[in-house]
Amino acid sequence: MKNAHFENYYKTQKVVPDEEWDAFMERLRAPLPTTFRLAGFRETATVLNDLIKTTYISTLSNEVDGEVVQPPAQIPWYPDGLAWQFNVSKQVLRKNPDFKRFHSFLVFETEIGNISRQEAVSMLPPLLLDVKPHHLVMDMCAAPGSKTAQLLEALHTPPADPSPSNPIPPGLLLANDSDHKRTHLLIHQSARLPSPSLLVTNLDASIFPVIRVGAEHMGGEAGKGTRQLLFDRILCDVPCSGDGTLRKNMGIWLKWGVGDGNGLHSLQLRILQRAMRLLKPGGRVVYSTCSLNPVENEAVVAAALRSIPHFTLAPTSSSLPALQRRPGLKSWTPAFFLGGKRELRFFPTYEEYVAALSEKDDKKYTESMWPPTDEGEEGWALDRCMRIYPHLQDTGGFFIAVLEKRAKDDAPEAKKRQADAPEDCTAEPTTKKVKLESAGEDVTMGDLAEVGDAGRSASPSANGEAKVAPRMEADTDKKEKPQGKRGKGKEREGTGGSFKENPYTFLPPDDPIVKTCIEKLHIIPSFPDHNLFVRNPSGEPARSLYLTNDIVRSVILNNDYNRIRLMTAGTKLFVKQEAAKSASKSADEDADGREGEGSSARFRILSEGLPVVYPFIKPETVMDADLKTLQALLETYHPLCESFQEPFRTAITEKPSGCHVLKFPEEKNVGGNLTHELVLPIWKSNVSISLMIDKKAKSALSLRVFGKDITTAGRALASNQKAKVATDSASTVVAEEETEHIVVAEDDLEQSNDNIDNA
Ligand SMILES: C[S@@+](CC[C@H](N)C(=O)[O-])C[C@H]1O[C@@H](n2cnc3c(N)ncnc32)[C@H](O)[C@@H]1O
Repeated sequence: MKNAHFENYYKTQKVVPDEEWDAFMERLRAPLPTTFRLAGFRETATVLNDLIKTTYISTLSNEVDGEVVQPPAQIPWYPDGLAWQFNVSKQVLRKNPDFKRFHSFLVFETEIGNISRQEAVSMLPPLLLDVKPHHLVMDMCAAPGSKTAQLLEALHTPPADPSPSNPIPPGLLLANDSDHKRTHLLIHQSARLPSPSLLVTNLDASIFPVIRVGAEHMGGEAGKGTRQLLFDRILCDVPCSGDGTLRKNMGIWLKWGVGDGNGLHSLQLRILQRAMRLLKPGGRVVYSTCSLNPVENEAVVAAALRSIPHFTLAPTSSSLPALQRRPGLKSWTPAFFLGGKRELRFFPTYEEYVAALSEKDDKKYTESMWPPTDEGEEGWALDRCMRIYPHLQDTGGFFIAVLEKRAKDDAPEAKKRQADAPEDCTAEPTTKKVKLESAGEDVTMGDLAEVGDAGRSASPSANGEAKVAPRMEADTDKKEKPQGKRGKGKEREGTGGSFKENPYTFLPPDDPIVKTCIEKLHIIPSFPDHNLFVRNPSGEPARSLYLTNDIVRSVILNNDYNRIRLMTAGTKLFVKQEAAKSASKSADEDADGREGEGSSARFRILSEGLPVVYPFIKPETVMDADLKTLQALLETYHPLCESFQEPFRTAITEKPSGCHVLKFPEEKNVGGNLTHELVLPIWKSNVSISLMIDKKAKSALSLRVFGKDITTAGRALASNQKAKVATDSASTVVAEEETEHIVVAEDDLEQSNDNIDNA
């Protein structure tokens, strides 16, 4: 864990005071503690957090086999104590039954998305973005999506806690990443919180195209054409050299070179500049990296502020008071290897760098990498940025800047600059690189132009709403070629992989399938059925129905989904339940195939979508159930209706076959403890019912409520293990392996979470 260039470079930059250098380096060499946060809808997060405190932490001791162990602790700066840190060795997890139990709880809940293992510092940018349910939000470099998940949670959390989560917030979150494969990770990750407000695109953020929405979504009048979608909040968690993650990604010690950060500066700046142009007046951009390098951090922020008017750096010193941080650097010295020499050369000024270039050297670096030479505007002071160092609070290294765009009539000092630079926020970026110097800035902001359809090829109707009946398809007749490199077989610049997604087709509310769903699933009239869509070229509700909110619908209807490389939108809500036999298979791992009944195809509520649709289900049709019923549903795949106790037995027997929703109140009984109200979907066939949640969710629920895995799969696993122990004379070795299984499961998780944490 040594790298002479790294030490030389950062010592010269004076990232930390000399007297802290040794502590800084020492901590960089220490392993990173495990950190996680409670994810998903606020209600579930709070319940699980209480469970961690009352059921688990209270049982964990401070000493295991003579080893002092620090029990998990809440991260002091994370709101509502919903994030935790712990530093326990694998030996302790193996040896101590209480830690083992806590560990398997974490593993199960992580698998089903209620817990997100995420680096502590990576949780910061979404907090500083301060997202509200009505905000139009963009996550420019979003994959694999740990911050996207936090932004979604914020979008669904009403400002006045403890009001219930908003299942269909009016705002929007557009999560984008240029890496095609990684957008799939992003989709998987964000599906854990079903959101009708989500869009995922696969575009190069530095040339992110103009997206249009109905004028009413941008402060105009409904029916008055479309306007450019501008955002209230934008997260730029840009690609970076990642040397702040040294504690986790030890390979960086070997590979670190100054070229990594230098080479990324220009892309980082172009991404931030594009974000600034896509922001509404009064809006906020958070720029973040997991790098310690000022060339990737302060230099990018300074150059962006100089190139685009109306922005200031928001002071961050008073936010999250329990967070230990340092101010941004005001001076630094870029360094390079010139002429292939292995000696790192520092250049205090751009001019000195240019003078040192030989004829053979490319002048590939821009002046924007050096600290600004003038004072700049008030409000550009780089010490308003935030630097996090490992030795301050036992975390990774991180950098954050919060840029705010002045509200329209709040920018007297920027008036002259504004006059100098006529603005057109509707301008499409070109695929050419945007010039980095302020004089070269070509796109600025201004009034939101109201644009009728005449000049817009991507608007299906005069009022911004599709007029297609009976099925409304988003603008497929007016496909534009994707921007960037054009031509047959060529992929879009900056995006990997081809784009072969299915179209988005809205269903009219009088569609027979929609009408049947609404009726059979007992949904009230205020449900926004006009926002249901399917994803196939014919527009048939063949398998799944998805739900958006109004603004996401407007994006889909007013833009060619191919041009904006729209990978997914909204959330899947209803799925077709084919014949009972295959249906039960899809819901669980049914092997007995007992049911040939109820064969007609119908739709059911997807369990993941239930939080969204539940507020729209007629309350009188929701069935009351108790812990005994839950126990039976977890223990058996298809318990017979007659096997239940009264009054549930009669109630379920009288119900027609199909999808029903059960409500379980708080209860302590039959060896279980349900600490919060729970709603779950079931499918009733003629004589039996099945719980329509997947195997992992069943096991996690079982562990949470009954303290052990009572599901069929869980019992099978336990009995296999028992048999193994019985036949193995070296039973201690087996026990070790069993624990290994959990540890291995966590290693897998760590692997996928490492992908998820950062790049
Ligand atoms: C630091 S990671 C983002 C991590 C993510 N925000 C999270 O919290 O999970 C940077 C991401 O930027 C993406 N990326 C790289 N160049 C890009 C570009 N030009 N436009 C958009 N995304 C880009 C990478 O694919 C990578 O997923």
